[in-house]
Amino acid sequence: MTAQLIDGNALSQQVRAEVAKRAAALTARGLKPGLAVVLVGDNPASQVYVRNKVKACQDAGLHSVLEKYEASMSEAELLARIEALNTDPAIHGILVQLPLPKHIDDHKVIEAIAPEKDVDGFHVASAGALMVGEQGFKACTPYGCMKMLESIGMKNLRGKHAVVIGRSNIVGKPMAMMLLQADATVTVCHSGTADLGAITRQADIVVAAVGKRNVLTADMVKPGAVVIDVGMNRNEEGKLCGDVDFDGVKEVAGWITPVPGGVGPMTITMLLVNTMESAERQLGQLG
Ligand SMILES: Nc1nc(=O)c2c([nH]1)NC[C@@H]1CN(c3ccc(C(=O)N[C@@H](CCC(=O)O)C(=O)O)cc3)C=[N+]21
Repeated sequence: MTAQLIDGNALSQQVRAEVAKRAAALTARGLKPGLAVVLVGDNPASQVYVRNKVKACQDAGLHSVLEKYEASMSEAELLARIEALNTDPAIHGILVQLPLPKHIDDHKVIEAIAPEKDVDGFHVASAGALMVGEQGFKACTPYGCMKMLESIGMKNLRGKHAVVIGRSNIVGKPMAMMLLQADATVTVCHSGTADLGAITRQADIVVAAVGKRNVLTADMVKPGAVVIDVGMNRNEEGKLCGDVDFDGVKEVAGWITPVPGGVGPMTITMLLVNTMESAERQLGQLG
């Protein structure tokens, strides 16, 4: 193995310790940061994720509320709950766990969240703010990837070529924007890209965010490149694995993130950071 590991669990611990300090300072000033997590239906994977998020909040000294509803909940009922959370002074962040049951329109629900509480960074106002460099909330997964780059001394990416594989609204597109904001030269590849390997071989940084195993193999990586794996897939044995052929790529790359223990824990960490930030902004407004 030539690549060094970017350890998402270790970095998360560091960042969460900072969040805990800031949360304690805010709490001492009478404002405990609060996150509401809304879960509709009984998707077993969602149950686990949501529990992890609530636990991470508690560990960092944030207030958290878990609202669980039956899969049969109507869209109107859900919208009414969001409206109530929008005006609840104890809540600074609202996360509606996706996917939602089919009879509920995801987009409509996300747009109902007050942008100043959109700690997932999914609202069009958050996406727009990122695009034009205004204050908003950054989507947690790409934000966590940026933190991982920063942790290995790659904060300013001037002169670097970053290649993002995937163009989803929640990872690929905001990832490209954040890399651009850090001064990287950015290429976005996707299912319509002709010769993916020819492009990724030019990259100093590759972010794989497709949701398919072995999208990136050793022959597609420039020696010494940084490889960030956003994928969350299961192999034949049901084991969690990413989009990157880890065993092959680790022999070529300079740095690599594992799955599990990479981007996943950082996603939750940045949710805490955003919730903190939201509470701090509110205090700033109160003076
Ligand atoms: N509104 C919304 N916001 C989300 O951020 C959101 C969502 N909906 N729906 C589902 C996905 C998925 N997601 C994960 C976060 C952390 C891990 C994570 O920490 N994974 C661990 C391992 C978990 C395991 O072992 O299963 C790891 O990679 O080490 C995984 C998945 C957030 N999501």
